[in-house]
Amino acid sequence: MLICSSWLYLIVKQRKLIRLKEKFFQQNGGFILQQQLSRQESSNETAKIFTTEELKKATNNYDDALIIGRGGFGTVYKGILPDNRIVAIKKSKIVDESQIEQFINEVLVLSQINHRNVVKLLGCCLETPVPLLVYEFVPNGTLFEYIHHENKVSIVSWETCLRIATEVAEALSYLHSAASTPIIHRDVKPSNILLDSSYTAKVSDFGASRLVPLDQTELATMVQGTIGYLDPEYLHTSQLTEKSDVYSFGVVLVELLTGRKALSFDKPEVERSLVTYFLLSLKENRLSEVLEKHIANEGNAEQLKEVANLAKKCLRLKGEDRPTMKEVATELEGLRKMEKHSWVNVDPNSEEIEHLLGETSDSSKYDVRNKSTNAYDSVRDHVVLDFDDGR
Ligand SMILES: Nc1ncnc2c1ncn2[C@@H]1O[C@H](COP(=O)(O)OP(=O)(O)OP(=O)(O)O)[C@@H](O)[C@H]1O
Repeated sequence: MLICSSWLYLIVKQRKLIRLKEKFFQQNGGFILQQQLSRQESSNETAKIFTTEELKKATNNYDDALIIGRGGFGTVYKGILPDNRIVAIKKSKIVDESQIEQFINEVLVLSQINHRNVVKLLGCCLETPVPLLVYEFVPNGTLFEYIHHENKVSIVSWETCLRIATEVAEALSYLHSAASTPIIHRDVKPSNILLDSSYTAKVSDFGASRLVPLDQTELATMVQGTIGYLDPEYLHTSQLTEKSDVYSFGVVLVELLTGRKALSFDKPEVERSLVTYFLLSLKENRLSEVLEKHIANEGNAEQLKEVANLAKKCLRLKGEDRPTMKEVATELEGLRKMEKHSWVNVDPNSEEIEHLLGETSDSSKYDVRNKSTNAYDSVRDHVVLDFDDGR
């Protein structure tokens, strides 16, 4: 009897889920997918509805050997389509309503985005209880793996880190203001930033993201995100604005600068929360002590100081005091240009130095005499921090 009733429960639940999925797609997804398909007819875009058979074949019946990632909600497989395109296929591990909503949300959000720094959704399969999502395959892992890789010194330079940060900022700025309906990502963190073969950033994982109606600046939602990256203001008020993404991006910047994780439970109490530790270090003019060593060695001291200052602005407690992602992207772009003039790498006798000195009224900022074999020491000795109290 007990077995019968639990079977009955499962069948009823399964039916309910299928109805929910149908309802969602009738209301939203069907329209969007129709739009995608008509777009496909008029251009070469590849949005498509896949059959279960096609995806089974592509993944060799979901062969464990083809698993490329596991997230909170499912498993991601590498697959090969009949036209030899390599794709990533996201499959949910358990089925419940919130997951279906998350998957469908991801389809709805991603199908409205076309940006070089946002992962492309190629299509989905609607025959299964939880839709399977098919993305472009991004081959170089996640930013998290690079920041926290033992041998990363030889893999990603500070220049690349700064480019990646700028690309992510541009993608978020696009989502907040340029996409037809503003989108808040809600889970910005290094493990959701994929890197392609040339280490170009692709923001991914839109399961938690929210479309914001154009006439609204904030949304009341159930708080969602990742601890360590979560905007404290959003946590207290449940009011979601695009400034929550700015806060999370600030944490990513600090992670890039310091090479430390957002939360480190193996560290002494004072260092456990990266944000708290970083802000305290800035307050005490100890930036050089928290900078990741190879970044301090490679980077231009003035530029590192500016990036740290920008991160601090992103981490301000009040969302309204934080810069917009557009402002962040513009500032990072400017700072990248500055890096080309790094005093660490230039010949002290070159014309470039004179040009640099001419660019600033305070020539001590570019103190070429202090060019050291160990630039880390130079950074430690010569960076005088001037951080605002805007937190
Ligand atoms: N398009 C892709 N190309 C290559 N690898 C990918 C792709 N999408 C996801 N992955 C891999 O799969 C992992 C899990 O993906 P994702 O974060 O989207 O899943 P999730 O279940 O939504 O995770 P989360 O727990 O962060 O919500 C990623 O960290 C990455 O390693």
